[in-house]
Order: sequence, then structure tokens, then C-alpha cells
Amino acid sequence: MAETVLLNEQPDERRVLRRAAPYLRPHRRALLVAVVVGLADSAALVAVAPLIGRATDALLGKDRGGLLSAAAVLVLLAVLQLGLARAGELLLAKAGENVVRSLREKCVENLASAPLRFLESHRSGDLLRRTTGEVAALASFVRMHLRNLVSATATLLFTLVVLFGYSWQLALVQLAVFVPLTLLVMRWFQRSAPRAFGGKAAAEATVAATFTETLNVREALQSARGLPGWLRRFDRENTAAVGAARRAIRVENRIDLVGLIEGFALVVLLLVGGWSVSRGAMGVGTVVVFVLASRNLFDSFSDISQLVGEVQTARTGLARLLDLLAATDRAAAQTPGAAGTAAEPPLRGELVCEDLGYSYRDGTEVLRGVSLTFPVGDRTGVVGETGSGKTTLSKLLCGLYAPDRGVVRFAGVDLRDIPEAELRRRVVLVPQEVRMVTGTVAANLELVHTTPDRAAMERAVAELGLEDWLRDLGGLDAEVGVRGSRLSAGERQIVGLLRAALADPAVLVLDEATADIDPVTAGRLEHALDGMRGDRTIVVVAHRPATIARLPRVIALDGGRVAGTTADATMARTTMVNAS
Ligand SMILES: Nc1ncnc2c1ncn2[C@@H]1O[C@H](COP(=O)(O)OP(=O)(O)OP(=O)(O)O)[C@@H](O)[C@H]1O
Repeated sequence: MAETVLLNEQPDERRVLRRAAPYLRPHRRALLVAVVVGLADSAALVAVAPLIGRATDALLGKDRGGLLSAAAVLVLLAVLQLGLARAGELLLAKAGENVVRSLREKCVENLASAPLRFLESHRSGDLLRRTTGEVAALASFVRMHLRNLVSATATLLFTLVVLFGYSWQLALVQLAVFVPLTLLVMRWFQRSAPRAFGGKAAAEATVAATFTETLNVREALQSARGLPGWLRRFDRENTAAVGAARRAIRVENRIDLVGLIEGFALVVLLLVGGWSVSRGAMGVGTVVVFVLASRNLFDSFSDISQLVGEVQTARTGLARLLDLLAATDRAAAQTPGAAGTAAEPPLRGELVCEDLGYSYRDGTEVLRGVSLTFPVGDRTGVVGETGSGKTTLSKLLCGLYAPDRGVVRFAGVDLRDIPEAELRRRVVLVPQEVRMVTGTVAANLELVHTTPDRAAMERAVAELGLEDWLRDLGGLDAEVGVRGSRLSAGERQIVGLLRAALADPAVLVLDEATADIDPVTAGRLEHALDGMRGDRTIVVVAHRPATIARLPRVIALDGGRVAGTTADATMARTTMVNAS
């Protein structure tokens, strides 16, 4: 069985920025300008303390000129800093938003083209949470915290330069008190943070996934009275999410201890500074610079420590996003057509499968040694009991799954060697449950690679003899409801057939909607199929006797093997009777 690519529940958070570098590279100039302006802003802020120190010395030394010039520079600095702060904030938010936007686009692109096996192996709520929740968390970090983080880090570094410039001894005393204790607290935080924050994100993703599934299975829950059991499950997951959030808060609270350490370091500074002044080893101005700059030092440290939780949340979100992008890239590389090495095959050709084998789980083959040929213009039905492998075969024939054994060829070319876009021009599947977007019929028909205009849509409707159906529905501009909820399953398949006609593939595989569609819609579907062009190969996974009766050839599957092929429908009808 081919390896199934799976998302990591708690992906590796190490070197997350380095891994994100390819997505940052296109924005590096804007990011650089924003950071430089942010650095200038911090430098202007840090320069205030030495100026006040100079003003203090001028005051104590009765130097009026010195006092006035220090005051004038202070005013200029305040105006400059205001401008720089605004510009830095705007530039950084703009550059950061652009990075988030391109990540969001890449996520949608990767998910939209992700192989079926990958999508089927994950709960849609988890995928949704990664593409909306994590991106939103990153966007809010960029909007609200990134600028503070840059300016606090720069202020911290510049302040250290100032302190060491004035008195390296006093700076060392202060750092010796402040740094080791603070690092201990930070280490304590870091030890538990990835697990606590990763666990919180994973628990929230589970709740989101179950919530999404609640909407998907609401009918079953209401009609089969499964609601209490489902609510108990939701409650368990919700409680786990609340517990995980509490653990993350407890870990985040460890950072508050830094405030206590700051107070202690200030007391030590005043004692040592006062003692140095009394011995004449240091001027009062220097102590003033130290007290003010220490405030900068502590404030920026406190800003950074307050932001550590936000940084950790953003880091976790980024790691989960990168995991999604890496996994979808890996999964896409495994899909048929990913290699895309073959010369373009002709637009019409024979579809052949040889000795196909496929398993969803190791040791349980659901298809075994299936060899079939579908000549150009062939019309074939595939029948068999439920679970005999019909849907799996149809996905393999369309290259949506790669076979574990054997090969599927179109016009003599292995589907794995045909580039994805070219493959979709040749073989198209209309699944049992056709997915639709919220909007009009036209909006749903646009979702094919040929980007059809209205005239093309109307031609396709006429070709399949569906004018009456479309008129009754309200035309191409008729609203189909949320994800097509106003249409029946059969009508959604009609839209699927229309899409297929617009895509104009050589081979169309229709996994017929189950037998319970109403006779009128069923008749329309059959009529529409008959209306398909004569040189188009049509394979129908058939559930209804009426469909079988119209097809010249029928293949029966039994336990994943071909049990028989016949040109008369007797065998097929027998299989269907057995199945029902
Ligand atoms: N995504 C999946 N993961 C694991 N097993 C699967 C998956 N899809 C199908 N199977 C299993 O593979 C077997 C064949 O399923 P398949 O859907 O191809 O049968 P089918 O003949 O189309 O059934 P039906 O007529 O009910 O649609 C079944 O035993 C099914 O349980």
C-alpha cells in the first residue's frame, strides 16, 4: 500500500522561521525597510535617557546653555520618534500582512489541488482550522504584536550599549542580578511551552473538526436520535480543549515572575549607584541615566516576556501551517501526473487498466488483478454488491488514486506520467456526491478548466437536453443554496455532468447517485448521458436497473475482482438483484 501522507498533530516547532524563509523571501525588501525604520524609532527612544542625564549634570553644574540645548534636542527627538513610530508600525503591518496573505493563498492552492487520499485521511475541520484559525492567529500577531516585538528587542539592545558606555561596572552589577534570574524563568517557560501551546492548538482543532462534522451529520443525529451520544463526545473534547487552554495559561503566567526580578534589580542599582556617588566615583547624571535606561531595559524585557506567549502561539500556528504545506506538497508529489514526464497524449484514446491492485489498509486489498479495456466511444456499466470496489475502481481509472499494483493507461500512457492538468482534460470523474459552491448554477459551472462563458454553458445544457430542467430551476442565475443544498443529490449530479460536458474529456466516469433518486431526475440523468458526444468513452458505476438496461456492455465486480463481462445485461441484472 502506498504511504498515506498525514498531518502531524503537534508538528516540530524548531527552526520554524528558517523553514518559513521561502515564503518570506518575496517580501524581504519591504520587511527590511520596516525593520530599519523600527530600529531608528528605538534608537530615538533610547537616546532620551542620556539626554536627561546630560540635562541633570548641566542643572547641577548651573550650565544654562547645556541645559537649554539638551531640552531642545529632547523636543526634536520626541517629534522624530513619533513620526518613526507611526511609519514603522504601518510598514511592518503592511509587510507582515502581505506575508500572511501569500501563506493563505498557498494554503488554499495546496488544499484545492491536494490528492483525494490526503483529503479523505483528514477531518475537514482540522484542515479548516489550519487554514483559517492558524492563519488568523498569525495575522493578529502581525497586526498587534510584531511591531512591539521588534521595537522591544531593539530597545533592549540599544539600552545595553548605552549602559555599558556609561559605566560597565554598574551595568554588569545590574545584569548580574537581572539576567540569570530572568533566564531561569524563561527557561522554565520554554520547557513546557511547545507542549502546552501545541496541545492547546491540537485540542482546539479537534473541537473545530467535530463541530464541522456536527453540521455534516445533523440529519442523522436528529432523525436517529444520536444527539445525546454525540453531545457527550463533543463535551469530552470541549473539556479537553478547556483543560489544554488552562495549561497554556498556567505556563504563560510563569513569565509574570520577571516583574518581581525587575523590582529587585532596581533596588540593587539604587544602592550601588548611591554608594558610588557618595564616594565620588560617579556623577548623579550617570545614576539618572541608569535609572531611566533601566526602565527602558525592564520595559522592553517585560514587553518581550509578555509577548513570549503571543510569539509561542504564532510559532505553533506557523509550524502547523508549514506542516500542512509540506504535507500537501509531499502528497501532491505522490499523485498520478505529479511527475508529468510524458509527452502530451492525444485528446482521444483508449483507457486500459492492467492487473490493478489497491488497499486502503495494509493486508486488505479491495481490488485485485483487475484488467479492463475501454475503447474510444465505449459505454460500459460497472455493477457489483456494495463494497465490491466499484467506487475505488472509478477513482483509480481517473487517476485520483495511484494503484498499489498494476497500471492505468490512457492512449498507451501511464496516468502517473501525464501532468495533472492534461490528465483532467482527458479523464473526468463525476462522483456520487457532487460538491457544489454556494451561489448560482453558473458559478458552479464555471469551476472547470475551460472557464466557459454563458454561451458555452447554454450549449452544454442544450447538448444534454436539460433546457426544461434549467428553466424550471430558474436559469443559469438560479441560486443553488448553501453548497447546493437546494438541489437534490440527483440534480447535483446533473450539474456534475454539465461540468464534465464543459470540460470535454475523452473519458467520463460517472459514479451514479444511489438508487433512491426520484424517477424524473433519474430519467433526466440518463437522457443527459445519452446526449454526450458519441466519441466519448463513458463508464457508469450503475446502481439502478434502468441505467444497466441502456448500456451495451456491463462489467460485474465481486470482492474486488472482475466476476464477468457481458454485452447483454442479464448478468448485470442478476448481480443487482443479488446486491439488493
Ligand atoms: N477511504 C476509505 N478508507 C478505507 N476503506 C475504504 C475507503 N473507501 C472504501 N473503503 C473500503 O473499500 C471497500 C470498497 O469500497 P468501494 O466504495 O469501492 O465499494 P463500492 O462497490 O463502490 O460500494 P457502494 O456500492 O456501496 O458504493 C469497502 O470495503 C470499503 O469499506
